[in-house]
Amino acid sequence: MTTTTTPTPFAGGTVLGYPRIGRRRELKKAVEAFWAGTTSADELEATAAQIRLATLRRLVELGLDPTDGSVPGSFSYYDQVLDASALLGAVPTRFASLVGADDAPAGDALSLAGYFTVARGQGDRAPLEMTKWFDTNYHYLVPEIGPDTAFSLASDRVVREFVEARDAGVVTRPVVVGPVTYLLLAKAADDAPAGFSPLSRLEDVVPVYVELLRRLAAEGAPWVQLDEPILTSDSIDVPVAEALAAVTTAYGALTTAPVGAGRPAILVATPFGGLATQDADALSTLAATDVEGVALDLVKGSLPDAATYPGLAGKTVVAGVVDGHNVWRADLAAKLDVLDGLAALGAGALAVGTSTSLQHVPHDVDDETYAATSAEASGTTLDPRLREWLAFADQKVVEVATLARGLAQGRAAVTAEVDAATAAVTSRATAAGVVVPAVRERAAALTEADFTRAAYAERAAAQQAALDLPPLPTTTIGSFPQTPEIRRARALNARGALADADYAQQMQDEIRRVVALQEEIGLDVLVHGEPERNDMVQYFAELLDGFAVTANGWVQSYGSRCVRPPILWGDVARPAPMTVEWSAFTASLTDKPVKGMLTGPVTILAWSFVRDDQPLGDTANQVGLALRDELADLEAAGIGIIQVDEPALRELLPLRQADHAAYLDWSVRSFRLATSGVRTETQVHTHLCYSEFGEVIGAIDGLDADVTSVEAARSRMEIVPELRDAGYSRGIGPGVYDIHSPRVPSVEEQTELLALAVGSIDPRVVWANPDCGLKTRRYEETVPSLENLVAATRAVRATLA
Ligand SMILES: Nc1nc2c(c(=O)[nH]1)N[C@@H](CNc1ccc(C(=O)N[C@@H](CCC(=O)N[C@@H](CCC(=O)N[C@@H](CCC(=O)O)C(=O)O)C(=O)O)C(=O)O)cc1)CN2
Ligand code: MET
Ligand SMILES: [Zn+2]
Repeated sequence: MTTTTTPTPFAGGTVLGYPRIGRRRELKKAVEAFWAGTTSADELEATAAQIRLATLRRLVELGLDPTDGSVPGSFSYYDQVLDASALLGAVPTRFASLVGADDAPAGDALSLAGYFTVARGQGDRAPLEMTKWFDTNYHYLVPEIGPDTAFSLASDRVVREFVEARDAGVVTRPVVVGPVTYLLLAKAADDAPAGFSPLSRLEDVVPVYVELLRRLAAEGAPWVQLDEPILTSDSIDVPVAEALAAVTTAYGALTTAPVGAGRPAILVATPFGGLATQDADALSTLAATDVEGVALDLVKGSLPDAATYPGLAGKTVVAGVVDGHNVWRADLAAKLDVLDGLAALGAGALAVGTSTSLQHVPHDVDDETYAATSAEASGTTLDPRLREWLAFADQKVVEVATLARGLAQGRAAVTAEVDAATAAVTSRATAAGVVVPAVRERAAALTEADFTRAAYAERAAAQQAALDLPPLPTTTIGSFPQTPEIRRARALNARGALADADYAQQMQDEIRRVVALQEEIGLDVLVHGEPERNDMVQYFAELLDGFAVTANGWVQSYGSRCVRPPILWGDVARPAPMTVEWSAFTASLTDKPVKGMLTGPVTILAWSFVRDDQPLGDTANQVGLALRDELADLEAAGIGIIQVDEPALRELLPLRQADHAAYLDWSVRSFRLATSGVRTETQVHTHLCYSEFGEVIGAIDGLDADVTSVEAARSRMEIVPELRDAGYSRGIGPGVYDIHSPRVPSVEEQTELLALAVGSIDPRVVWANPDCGLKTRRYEETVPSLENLVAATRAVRATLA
């Protein structure tokens, strides 16, 4: 046993990670400037170092101990899973020429430019696939591991950043994705034999971690944090027992060296859920290893009643009681109760922490502006009550430090803070707008008929008669490129430097261009291009009652891309139509059918910070009712096709299979509530992306949309036969153009994909469209890609005739 040498564990509290994009998105801007070629790698490194140092200073100022590894070292230029791939040298063979670059920093096999190329692709070299990180709106880059992937310590960035912080006076706790999670999130490399499991490479990966730990210890790191969130999920590629066996093997090897000279103490963090279920108990497995600490998510997860874990004697348990994934101020009294209850665990030491990294919340509520009274709140000038109700990353650090003081010195030491938190929680529970009787009454009066449309056959006939579309109709998913001009106009308008009428005029001009372009290209169903939307969720949140939106509450979504998740704090209602004028204007410009464009209730919830005082399903139905009214108004304005996007349907799928059925029930119902009020001849579309859909195929069918467009290009249409086999028989638009990469897919490529789709399901139900919206693309890529899509469609149509 090595536990006798455990260092003093985080007595002042700790957090599992901190936002790294910068308080004003400094990292995003620096990275994008580097990509654009306007700054050098050295300049980017210097900006990043400044951001890291500012973070260290801030965390210490907020109360974390600078001497004992309480401050996490959780920086990343792009993604922490990509960082692990760089660390392990696990770069796919198509990028082999980037390895060992002359311009790579000492200690790295990849240059910064090379690292970004793996993330973003180049020419015909596709980037790593991107997918959702557990149940968050953060996306990571999927490692590709094969039998021959050569692992070595290919980057010592983690060590360099530890030294940099140490030299600045802060002893950090480096944070690295753990080996079991890394391999279980990986996919088999393209050239791997069928049935190959990346987890089979565990024994080759672990020695690299051993070497990293040795290097960190040599620099004096007291702790390292290895993130193993996969232990909270049972939706994984191998039986849970196999994952747990891998934990035993990996952490057995990682704890062989003595703490101190051989390695830092190891904290295994398990965010996003509980570890104990009926059939498996990952906490028992972890407790049986020789790691020195375990960080538990006590917000999403709970512990089995009065369970004791003898293996935890001598270990530190970091009790993740402060929510790292939502923005409500903590009820400190209730959190202290949870901490009291943890005595039964039998841990050697108890420390206070966050449930997850704080990378999922914005920096600071004090970066927002507040109106003097609730009535004066508008736009991003927030209702002053929110200042009291909310806690962003910096407030959460203070909550952690306060709870740690209460734990160490007794509740009396933090009475004032606890009382203030209790007052805030009480004020929120009873505040005007949190419960709106009219909203409640409408939801209570719903009947099954409100969730049901006419039979599909009847709808399909009525829609074909009304729309008269050709076979394999072509369309796009909604957004066209968000140009710098559009964003500048919106920024000026928000600052009051561009009048509302001039802004609207500029957006209308953009819509005119987008319509003309689509007609020129020859698309069948047109869109307005969404120029007026800053974001597909924030736009609606700004127009609905019950939501607040921030000015600076940025959260990284992937790479340099950020979002400002709205805050859903009260009952939701729609004071006025939200999209009708834009869609009606668009329809007036063309004889082609125009598709109205809305975001669905599940996605609006998934990409907002939602109230935690009622079941999500109830909140979803309130949003569903608001959207139902919008669909009715669009229909009344002559819009015959309406798309209701649900890209986040898969994202909120619970990590534990036992919870799937209940989730799929309320999520599907809220969509149906939104879409079932329209006439038989109105065609309802939906769109899903960024996911493996396997586990939600039944739900896709359950949505009962007339047409579903799905991301499919990278997976080469594999979802089409899956849907067919699941009995899905309505319209399907599998993406034939991967919009995540700047590559222009050729006519041949898109023809081949479309032919694949047509070959595996009734051609009469197939649509041709890109994988997702075009907002992150530039016109230089968009125009030829869509031209090729139309040409490909014509070629495949000819084979059908
Ligand atoms: N919420 C959400 N989640 C999602 C998606 C999504 O579309 N929305 N898509 C998936 C992938 N995630 C994505 C997340 C963000 C972006 C994205 O493009 N984000 C933009 C910001 C979008 C935005 O809020 N735009 C605002 C603000 C733009 C801005 O930065 N303005 C400048 C000023 C510009 C100027 O003066 O020139 C500034 O504020 O500094 C607007 O258009 O109004 C970015 O990071 O660049 C894309 C995909 C999954 N999750
Ligand atoms: C992330 S799904 C995006 C759908 C949206 N209608 C768009 O085209 O941008
Ligand atoms: Zn999409």
